[in-house]
Amino acid sequence: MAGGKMYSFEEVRKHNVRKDCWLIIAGKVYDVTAFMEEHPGGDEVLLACTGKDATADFVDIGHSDSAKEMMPQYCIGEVDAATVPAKLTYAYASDASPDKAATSAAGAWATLLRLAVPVLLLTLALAMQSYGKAKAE
Ligand code: HEM
Repeated sequence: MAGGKMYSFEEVRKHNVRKDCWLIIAGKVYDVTAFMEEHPGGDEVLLACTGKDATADFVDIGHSDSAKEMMPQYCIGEVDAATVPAKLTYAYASDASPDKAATSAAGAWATLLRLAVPVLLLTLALAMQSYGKAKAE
């Protein structure tokens, strides 16, 4: 919703009840009050996502394209990023990087091992084969 209204985090978080429920997803503000009863995931999860940046929760579910297409109709504006407390913000990069770096280092070793084991076994088999041949001659 280009040029939509700008809301502060404080304002958005006040709308945290079933009859008045706003969500923050990817910097946009959604008034999902009318959607509460229709949401296939239920109204409880939506309520639990108020008062914070719900981007991670929304993304983690793996919502379908048709779910994403429904979103614009509930969008009422944007949240002023400067007013969202840092620990409640979904930071793609900073959230992922430390763990990711560790896992990819471990992943590299695992790949190496997975490659090394069959190569070693093959070498062993070939060595045994040529040893057997040498013995027979
Ligand atoms: C404007 C916001 C949202 C819309 C339009 C929306 C829409 C939908 C739709 C259409 C589905 C059916 C499955 C699909 O098509 O992906 C769904 C499922 C679901 N949604 Fe949402 N959703 C929204 C926000 C959220 C949030 C913030 C959460 C928080 C965790 C959530 C949790 C779930 C869950 C748990 C399911 C059920 C998944 C399943 O049974 O496999 N949704 N949603």
